[in-house]
Amino acid sequence: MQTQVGLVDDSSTGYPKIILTEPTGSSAEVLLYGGQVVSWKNDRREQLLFRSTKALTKPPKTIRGGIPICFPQFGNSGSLEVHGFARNKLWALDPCPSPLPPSKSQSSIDLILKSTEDDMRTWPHSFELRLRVVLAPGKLTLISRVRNTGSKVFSFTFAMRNYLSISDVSEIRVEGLETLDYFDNLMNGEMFTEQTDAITFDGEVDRVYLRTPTKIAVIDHEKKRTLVVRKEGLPDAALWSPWDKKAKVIPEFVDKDYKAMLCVDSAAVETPIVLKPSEEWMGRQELSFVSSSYYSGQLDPRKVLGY
Ligand SMILES: O=P(O)(O)OC[C@H]1O[C@@H](O)[C@H](O)[C@@H](O)[C@@H]1O
Repeated sequence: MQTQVGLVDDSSTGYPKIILTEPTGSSAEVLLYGGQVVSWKNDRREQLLFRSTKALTKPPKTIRGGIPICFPQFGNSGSLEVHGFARNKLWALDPCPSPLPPSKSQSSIDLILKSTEDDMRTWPHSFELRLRVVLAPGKLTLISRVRNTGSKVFSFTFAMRNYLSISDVSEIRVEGLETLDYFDNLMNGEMFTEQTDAITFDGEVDRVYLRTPTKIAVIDHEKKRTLVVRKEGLPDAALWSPWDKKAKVIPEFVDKDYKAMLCVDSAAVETPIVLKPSEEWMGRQELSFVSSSYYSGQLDPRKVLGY
């Protein structure tokens, strides 16, 4: 199979999307609406990202699933709409991703979102937000950059919200966040310290873990795979599971959808990023998975995380 990049219309939104395919057969779909990766499949055609089964959402609202980009605000931490406006905008292909060299790989694309007069009414700052998506065997890399193109300093918070596709949230273990401090959004943002060795789920979770290690493992025994999030320039990590009660009031979640997803986000929330005029910030994450058999012991997170 040849590596290919295609521009087609997404049937549920009508907005163009780019399909990246890789010679091994893995693929990714990136919607220009929201600059959002909406699908990532491995070479066995297994979907690694959750996407709501009820395609209720139409622009100007983000799709429930994939990897929305939260900018210039994560969550409810400021006066803007929840998770900022970038995920609800039409992005464009970026012909000039400088200073990153133009991508040589066909399994890669560059997108850009520039501030408009409309955005300036709610957030009065001039910016360019860029996203490079790179597909490789067993790996999906997202590099995001924000440039201050105005004449005043600005600050922002940011996240790549990863809706991971999992077997059942109550069977999942998240490793790499133990002993860390976190803000709990279900307790009015109060700070706690993680006491458990591995995080497991038996109810709604909405937290931001602070200053985490660069690698986090999401261990799914039933699917026999471990998803690893590696990040740079994004010191925090958010965990979100709406569980059944909250999922009932979110129209895009149907039936037991909430069980099949867990958000493990690469984020910069605790300390907002400050950019002077002409400065650029870069944050990067790499998602990869290790297929494994429980009995072979390959799910041992210490092996995956390289402790
Ligand atoms: O429905 P949204 O806007 O995608 O957000 C989902 C949830 O994301 C969490 O991070 C927020 O703390 C919640 O307040 C919010 O409900």
